[in-house]
Amino acid sequence: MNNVKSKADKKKNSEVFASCSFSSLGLHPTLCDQLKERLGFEGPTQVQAEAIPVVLSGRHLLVNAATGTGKTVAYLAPIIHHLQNINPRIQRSDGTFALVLVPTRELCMQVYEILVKLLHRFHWIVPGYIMGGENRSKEKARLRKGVSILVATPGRLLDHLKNTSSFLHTNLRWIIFDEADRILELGFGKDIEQILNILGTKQDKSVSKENATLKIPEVQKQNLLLSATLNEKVNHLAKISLENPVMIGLDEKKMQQNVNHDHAGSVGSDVFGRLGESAKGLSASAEEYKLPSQLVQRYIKVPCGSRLVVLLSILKHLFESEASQKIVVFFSTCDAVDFHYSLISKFQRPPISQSEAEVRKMFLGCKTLRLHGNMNHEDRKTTFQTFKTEKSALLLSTDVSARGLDFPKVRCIIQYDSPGEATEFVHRVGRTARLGEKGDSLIFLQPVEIDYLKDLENHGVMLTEYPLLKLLDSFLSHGLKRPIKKLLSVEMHPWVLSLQKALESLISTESTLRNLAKDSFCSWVRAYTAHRGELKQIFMVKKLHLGHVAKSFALKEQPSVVNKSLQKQMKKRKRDEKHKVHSKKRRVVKS
Ligand SMILES: Nc1ncnc2c1ncn2[C@@H]1O[C@H](COP(=O)(O)OP(=O)(O)OP(=O)(O)O)[C@@H](O)[C@H]1O
Repeated sequence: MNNVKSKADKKKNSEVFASCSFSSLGLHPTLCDQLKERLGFEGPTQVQAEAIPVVLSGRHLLVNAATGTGKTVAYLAPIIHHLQNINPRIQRSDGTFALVLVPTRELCMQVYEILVKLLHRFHWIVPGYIMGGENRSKEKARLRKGVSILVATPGRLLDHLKNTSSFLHTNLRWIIFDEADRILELGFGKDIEQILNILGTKQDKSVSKENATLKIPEVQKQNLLLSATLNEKVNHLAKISLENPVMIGLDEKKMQQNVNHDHAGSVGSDVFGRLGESAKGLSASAEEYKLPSQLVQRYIKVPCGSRLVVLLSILKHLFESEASQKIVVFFSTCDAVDFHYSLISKFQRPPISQSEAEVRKMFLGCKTLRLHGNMNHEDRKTTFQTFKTEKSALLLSTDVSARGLDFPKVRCIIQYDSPGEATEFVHRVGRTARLGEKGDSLIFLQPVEIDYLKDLENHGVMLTEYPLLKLLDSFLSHGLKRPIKKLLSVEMHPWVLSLQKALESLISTESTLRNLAKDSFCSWVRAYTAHRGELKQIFMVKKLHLGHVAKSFALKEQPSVVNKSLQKQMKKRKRDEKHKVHSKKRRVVKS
């Protein structure tokens, strides 16, 4: 048995880790010590072993590697190596040398924290961060003093580039786009173009030559772009920011075909075009999405009206079978996170006997946290740090947690609301099974949504079914009578019926919760209508039974107020869309 285990461990290690050392890749010995002492890294991961020499060589780089494979250190370590090597030593007054662009505030903080650890013995290299929600004047003061490696979210960076005259970036050599595709999906495309223009990295290389304060005038600028998923949006960013890049993790054969095609074509071939074609091909193929091989992926088929009961039952089962563990549940809206958070924090197990009624217990006895974009900045920070350090906790979140966040030891990811795009599926499940660790993922699908599995299959993602009825049966020993007949449906299961009743009774007596349930119902339906492209054929709003949707928010029925406000929103949406079409037409006529 032990033998089998050690074989599996070895396999896991060879899939994730490289057989070389950090020093053999050319990193400075002090930096190698820091990697070991501060971060506990004995040797590089595969992606680090491939990427570090490329960054050290000065080439532009595009990395497509699975979630949780160590991409952050793959770019931070070689940049620190370069900076500590500059003689005379760089100073704060030299301004910013490297810029790391990330899509979310949480990722910004996470990268900054790793940076601080790695720079412990390089005190003359100053780390810093700027991001939405932080105090602008404090950030201005930090930029004025000088930050050597700056981690930033795009909007706030652009703000400082335009308005903070003391922000010195004439020595800028590196721009790193971490989670490049997400930066673009969040609508930062225009910001990024402006940022590249201001920094002079978009085609114009004369800016750096002109400046007399340059610390490293002879070296070229170097840009790096990384993500576990590439899509066509990244093509454009890659075209405008990368010059003859080395590619890691892209389909070799496809690349070769493109290279050959280019060579046959003309002298001075267009490397950007080649890159674009390659990424374009990949975005349609199964190889695009790299998932950790040890991740156990399942789906659970649940009728709409029983969704809430099943979610709570699964969570109860998971926490009871392993008290100390971390689970993340993804929802489609901030309202849904708030509602489920409040419900879970209030809901007590319905007493089964007289004696039990005296000792009331919380239904889920775990620490519950929430994270979404409408929370205030400080609360977001606290949740992020707490979930990182807790040994056992449940995090309810929107997609704000889906990208890049490295919460240690997350055992299971539950996608209660479908992510839509397969890309987001990959990133959500990527919060578990990191760096060869075990992990489970479970996605909720209604019977009418089951075709989503085909969409995932097209991207190489295969799921098996979770035995739901077996789970529900396991709760029957909690005092409920065994059914005499074989159960026909989930909805009629005694456990489901009794729990639904208890939930509805709680909601009917708690007006705050009821209001949250109504808001959450409305925004959930709105989010459902917002699925794009082909997914609209799978997540069809007209196939939804709104009464059943109401049940999934523990509302006994679909109250008229809900109807009215939803109808209002739908009407407004239609009006807005009409307005858009009209103004587009007008613009076309004018031009
Ligand atoms: N060489 C290493 N040895 C041991 N642990 C490592 C090593 N490199 C990274 N790690 C750890 O692996 C985990 C994942 O790293 P990281 O967050 O950089 O992954 P990623 O590839 O950027 O993931 P994502 O795509 O989700 O952003 C982190 O906990 C990190 O500390």
